[in-house]
Amino acid sequence: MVPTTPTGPAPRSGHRSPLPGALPAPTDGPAPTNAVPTDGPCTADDPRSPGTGAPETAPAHAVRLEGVRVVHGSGARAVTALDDVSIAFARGTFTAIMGPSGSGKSTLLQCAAGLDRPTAGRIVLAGQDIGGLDENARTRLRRERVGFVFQAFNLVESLTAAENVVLPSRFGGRRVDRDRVAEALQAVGLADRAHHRPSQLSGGQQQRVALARALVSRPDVLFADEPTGALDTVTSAEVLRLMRMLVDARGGTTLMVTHDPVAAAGADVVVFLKDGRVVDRLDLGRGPGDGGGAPCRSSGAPPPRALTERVSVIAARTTRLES
Ligand SMILES: Nc1ncnc2c1ncn2[C@@H]1O[C@H](COP(=O)(O)OP(=O)(O)OP(=O)(O)O)[C@@H](O)[C@H]1O
Repeated sequence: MVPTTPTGPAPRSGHRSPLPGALPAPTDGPAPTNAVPTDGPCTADDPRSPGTGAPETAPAHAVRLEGVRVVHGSGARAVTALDDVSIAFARGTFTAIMGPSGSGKSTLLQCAAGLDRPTAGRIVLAGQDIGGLDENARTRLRRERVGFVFQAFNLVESLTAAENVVLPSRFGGRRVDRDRVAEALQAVGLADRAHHRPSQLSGGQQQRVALARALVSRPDVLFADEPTGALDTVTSAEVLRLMRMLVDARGGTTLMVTHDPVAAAGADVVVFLKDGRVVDRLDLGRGPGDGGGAPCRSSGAPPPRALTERVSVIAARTTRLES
């Protein structure tokens, strides 16, 4: 499920730091701290998870789903894509969502982002219960608080990179801040490609334009659905490193659907879905600004720190789910 037009966020008040221009060297990911090994996935029933009682005025979680159910179609053709999913995503963390094909990953992302309405349940995004919002209010919330990156870059071929970056702002009827567009392109390493059209850019460069477009308005939450699915290994690593760095620099929150254990290894948390349910969760380390409860893990071992170790742990969980 990939939108064909970007739904970009609006400029926010200037309380966030600007997008950084310098690109640090790749690392093995965040160092875990305060890991408290426990068993089983975090759900709303889990006292460590905020299914109950988090104050809406200062939410510890950027996104929260409570008892979310999504059924596509009806009668004999009904498909349950999400089956009573309760999960929260702490502010300032990077979560990878994994699971077999058809397990409900994209549906979860679309609902969490307010692009789809669930059949039942409650979704709180950036402190707002989006179930109570009409379509205009939901669109405004998405434009102001949310950024999107998809496998398909969804760039407009006839526009330059800079014009693509400002497009969501134009859709929202907002004044375009050229300095911020230049800053966003610089942050993704494309300052010298601002006037190139998508056909003049490589796949990785096009996805970096899409990333600049998603982040130019400094959203609270970045939703990414297979953002590296169309890229080669080296280019994927670069895009993931940028995503991680740009979101971390602003204390933002990222939810990323991926099939790739290497891509997931850069996350703070990996959530595993199967048959529309959250069946496992792996805490790899805490992200900045995680004000939620203690991390929960589904094994008693300390979180793996080295990238290769993280990849093999994630790959093993994925294989187990698919068997
Ligand atoms: N519009 C729709 N109408 C009917 N069924 C749908 C629709 N969208 C999704 N589904 C079904 O819902 C289930 C979950 O789909 P979803 O796209 O969320 O899975 P996914 O885990 O993202 O899969 P993949 O990894 O293959 O992209 C699947 O069985 C899918 O066939």
